[in-house]
Order: sequence, then C-alpha cells, then structure tokens
Amino acid sequence: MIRFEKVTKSYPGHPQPALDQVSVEIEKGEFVFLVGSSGSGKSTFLRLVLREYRPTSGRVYVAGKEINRLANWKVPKLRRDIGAVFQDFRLLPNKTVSENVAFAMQVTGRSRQDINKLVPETLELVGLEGKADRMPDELSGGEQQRVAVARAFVNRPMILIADEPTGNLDPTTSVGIMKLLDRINRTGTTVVMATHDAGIVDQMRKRVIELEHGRTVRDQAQGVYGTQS
Ligand SMILES: Nc1ncnc2c1ncn2[C@@H]1O[C@H](COP(=O)(O)OP(=O)(O)OP(=O)(O)O)[C@@H](O)[C@H]1O
Repeated sequence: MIRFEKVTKSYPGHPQPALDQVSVEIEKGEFVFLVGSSGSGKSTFLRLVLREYRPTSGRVYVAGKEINRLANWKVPKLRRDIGAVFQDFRLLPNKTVSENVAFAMQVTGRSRQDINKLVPETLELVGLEGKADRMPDELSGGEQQRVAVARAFVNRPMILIADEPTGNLDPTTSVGIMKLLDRINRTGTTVVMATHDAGIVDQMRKRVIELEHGRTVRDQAQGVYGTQS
C-alpha cells in the first residue's frame, strides 16, 4: 500500500537530510507506529506519503503508483484516498461538528444524499452522536480529536495517517482515540501513526518502525516503543 524505495529528503539550507535512504514497505491493512526522537524524520515521512513534499531522491509509491510522478491534477484524488489526523486537531472553528465532517465530503464532490447518510453514521462510529450541532470550542480535546478522526475517515480512505494524534490528550482520552484508530484499522484501512507515546505503543503491540537521524534503525513486528536496555 505504501512503499519507500531509498527515499532521501533534504530541506534547503539543511546539510543533514531529514530522511536518508529510507526503504520501507507497508502492506494493505497494516497498523504501523513510527517512533523516534524529535527531529528523526517522522513527520517528513508522513508528508511524503501525502505528497506535501517530494523526495530529493528515491521513490514513494502509494497504492502501486509512484506519487512523485503523479500529475498535479491527480493529487486531490490521492489525498481523498488518505485521511489525516494531527496533534492539533485542525478543525474549522466556525463550522459545527457535522459541518466539519461534511466539508471533507463536499470538497470531494460527494452528493448531498451521501453526505446526509455518511456524516451521522461516522459521527456515531466515533461516539459523537448527539454532538453534531456543537461548535469545536464547545468540545473537550478528546471530542475534538474524535471529530478530526470522523473527518479523516468519512470518505473511507485506504490509508489513515496520524501525526501524534494523542499528543495533546490525557492518557485516558488517548486510549479512547487509539481504540477508534484500531477499529478503523479493522475495517481494512492501513494506519500509519507517528508518536512519542510509549505507553500506547507498548500496549498495542503493532509493527514499530524507528527512525534515527532520518534512517530506519528498527522495524519490528508487534513491537514496543523503545528497545530495552
Ligand atoms: N519545512 C522544513 N524546513 C526545513 N527543515 C525541516 C522542515 N521540516 C522538518 N525539517 C527538519 O527535518 C528534520 C526532521 O523533522 P521532522 O519534523 O520530520 O521530525 P519528527 O521526527 O517528526 O520530529 P517531531 O517528533 O519533533 O515531530 C529536522 O531536523 C527538522 O528540523
């Protein structure tokens, strides 16, 4: 589903590449944690999957297509197939919960009928039935992140990218979000999540890919956050 072939990404003005010759393959339906200290290249990895950046060298494939070679007009379709959730939720502050979720469908040109059916269904899936008409600032952090997950999942993407989705949440709320991501993964969606949350990684026992200075230093099935010393 996602394949990196010797991917290097350098940012202008930085001699050290953010990703350095990374080769990784993630199969359809996998759940993968990306771990590594701050600056190790996790967000860069995720942004390359979204084609927010292009690799300096090497190739990134998503669903069999080399996305660097994708025509610009095909990029919106790629992004439709990939849902994304971030640490800071990124909701539209002056739209209600259901409008935030509906918006992700409107921009992809979905019919009013589909929107009317799928938005409430997805809000129920994330446990927000009854909060459809609230504004984001009337919700707790955990609820806001649930809205963001609903928005990322409402188009039923092949891949869900999550960049520190529990970074702003307390441990109990984080567990709730993880249960949700696990449920989404069980529907067949490939999930790739960057995190610093050792407790969650150790509890979930999924594949763990560790980056250090832009290189993969560990790729472990049913892994833990850090190698025991
Ligand atoms: N837009 C950018 N321009 C220049 N340098 C960048 C940019 N984004 C990231 N970098 C650099 O690339 C390296 C990798 O950063 P990246 O954000 O991918 O790491 P990360 O593992 O996600 O870190 P964190 O855990 O702090 O989010 C860092 O040295 C960072 O300073």
